[in-house]
Amino acid sequence: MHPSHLGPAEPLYGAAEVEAAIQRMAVAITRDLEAGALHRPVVVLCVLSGAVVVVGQILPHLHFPLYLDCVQLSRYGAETRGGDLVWGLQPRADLRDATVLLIDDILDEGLTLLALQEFCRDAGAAKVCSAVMVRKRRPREREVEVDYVGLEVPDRFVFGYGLDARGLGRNAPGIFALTED
Ligand SMILES: O=P(O)(O)OC[C@H]1O[C@H](OP(=O)(O)OP(=O)(O)O)[C@H](O)[C@@H]1O
Ligand code: HPA
Repeated sequence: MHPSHLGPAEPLYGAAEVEAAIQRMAVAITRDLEAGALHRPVVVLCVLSGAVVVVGQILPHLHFPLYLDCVQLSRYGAETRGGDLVWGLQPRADLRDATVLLIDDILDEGLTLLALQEFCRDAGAAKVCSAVMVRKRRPREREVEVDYVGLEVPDRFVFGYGLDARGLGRNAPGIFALTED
């Protein structure tokens, strides 16, 4: 399906490629976290709203005890340029001494993930791991540590698989780049 209501867009990855990348991340995450999770379940934090699709897909492939919680932090809204970070939901889970796995749809400038990693450490997490479905190939002012990356995308505004362009396109069954933003 070409999401023509969003204007001209170029397909970057089809559904099968995205799902295979999510599956590969699940295997690596399970390998790294399953032993520790037998002592204490991992807290998986879904970064709303964009990560709902990747989290929904990855969860059945994570083979260890976990709690699922959500956090909401946004800085794009209806724009294709990031602004100030705006907090929505804070997680309800107790992060003290926990292993936390942050899952987001995209690493772009990296400010969202940096803020969330700091939030988890301030809340007393023992270990903070981060997974993103896609990482944008671009320079960043601050280095961001990310443990698991599904796919790389060019430095263009992308949508699909949870990623939105001005609020639309989260349901597109693949990853597309806007031709003009
Ligand atoms: O690396 P950054 O430049 O900080 O951008 C990445 C963040 O931007 C998007 O969220 P957005 O603010 O659009 O909220 P949404 O998830 O509700 O779409 C995306 O879901 C990431 O959380
Ligand atoms: O390219 C993007 N697409 C959708 N959401 C985003 N949030 C940061 N960058 C992007």
